[in-house]
Amino acid sequence: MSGKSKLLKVVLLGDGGVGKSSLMNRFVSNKFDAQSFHTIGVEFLNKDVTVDGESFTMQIWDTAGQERFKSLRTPFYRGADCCLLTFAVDDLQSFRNMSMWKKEFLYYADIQDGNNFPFVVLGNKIDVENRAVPCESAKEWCRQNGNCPYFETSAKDSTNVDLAFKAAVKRLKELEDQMDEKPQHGNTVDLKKKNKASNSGCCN
Ligand SMILES: Nc1nc2c(ncn2[C@@H]2O[C@H](COP(=O)(O)OP(=O)(O)OP(=O)(O)O)[C@@H](O)[C@H]2O)c(=O)[nH]1
Repeated sequence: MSGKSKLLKVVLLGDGGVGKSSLMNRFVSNKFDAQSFHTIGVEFLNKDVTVDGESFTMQIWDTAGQERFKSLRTPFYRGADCCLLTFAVDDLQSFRNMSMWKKEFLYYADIQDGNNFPFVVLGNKIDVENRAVPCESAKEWCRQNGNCPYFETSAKDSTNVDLAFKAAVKRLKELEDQMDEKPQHGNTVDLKKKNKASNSGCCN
């Protein structure tokens, strides 16, 4: 890829053990480790992608989800272009903590308008049998949180991983376009467009 690609900082957030490192490694290196260790602090990897004919380098920041590492991860939220909020579909508490993750991110990234920031939600470990979070509950959370796209993923068997990461870039572009079209003195975004964006990543 040429040196003309745009660098995007993408932050992966969610409870410890939901599969953030596994998703990043699946996306960047197409690998999965069943014995993945907890992350300490923050790690990042780059991946070049093409979305709608445009080149981007996604710099993916994988943060430690365990509470004891909070002070190590929060300094890295600033300057993020998009955020992947992750829970595991077999872990109800990880889903309930999503609002806390969003709030923590917005506070430390110093972002005022959370509904116009490109969040994408990932319900990971869709390959497991003991599902605890219904798809509809996740979709409802997304509707109430700026209509962000929702993907059900499996880092283990690759389901929707590529799609979900690239959706973050698409979401960023959509929100940027909406901001460009915003009238100087008037309402905010075009609601028809906003709703269209929200339907791009749902499970069936
Ligand atoms: N079945 C299944 N297991 C997964 C999946 N993704 C991750 N795991 C497993 O879940 C465990 C935790 O995965 P990690 O990727 O380390 O989780 P994390 O969110 O990065 O955890 P922290 O670093 O503590 O924040 C590991 O044993 C992984 O192998 C998945 O899609 N399906």
